Amino acid sequence: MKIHDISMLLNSDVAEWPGDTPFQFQLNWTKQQSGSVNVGQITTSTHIGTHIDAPFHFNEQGKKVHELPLENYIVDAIVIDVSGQDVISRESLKEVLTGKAKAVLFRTNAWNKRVIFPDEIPVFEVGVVEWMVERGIVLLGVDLPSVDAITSKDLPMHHALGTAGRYILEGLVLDEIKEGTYQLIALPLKIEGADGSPVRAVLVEQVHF
Ligand SMILES: N[C@@H](CC(=O)c1ccccc1NC=O)C(=O)O
Ligand SMILES: [Zn+2]
Ligand SMILES: [Zn+2]
Repeated sequence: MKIHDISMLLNSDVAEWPGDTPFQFQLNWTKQQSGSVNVGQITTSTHIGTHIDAPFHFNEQGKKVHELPLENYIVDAIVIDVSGQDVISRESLKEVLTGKAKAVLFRTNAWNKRVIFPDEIPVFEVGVVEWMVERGIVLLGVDLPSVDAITSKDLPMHHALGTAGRYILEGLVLDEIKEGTYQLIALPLKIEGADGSPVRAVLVEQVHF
């Protein structure tokens, strides 16, 4: 079994959404001070690094993190390379065979300097959500800080996905990942009432005998 770690490294260099709470980890008690143990503390936005959005992020009535069905986060996944495309449309995906994949991860390769928040990222046409629904795909993952344009306030992709009962995974690291099928595991923390959660995302490469 080969495990690909597709999670961003969390430290104080990771780029937060402009104006949002940065990630910070520090030791509050050191072993020397306490005579016994090191004890850390983290401060962070819920939308930091590799993370999921709960529907409550963009919809008052939407599910919160502790209510999310975990079946969506341990799934067969397909990685599709869309690097070089500024717009990812339903039309551009019509020939792709997704088989039994329940998650689709788009490798745009458009956010490589992860310590700098991007001004502009590739965008998805909302028709991609219909494409997912037709194929029974429940989760959309991206190697970008958002599934909508950075400057978007109305968040058409977030809402189209939410309305269709689909789930969102952002901030993946797919630099080294080849197109193909894998098992995705990306479980949110059980944070009561939350709008999002960092995840440790991995792709398990299926070994065939
Ligand atoms: N919707 C974005 C996050 C987002 O919009 C955001 C995150 C933190 C602080 C402010 C944000 N949006 C403000 O308009 C996301 O894709 O998760
Ligand atoms: Zn988010
Ligand atoms: Zn989002």
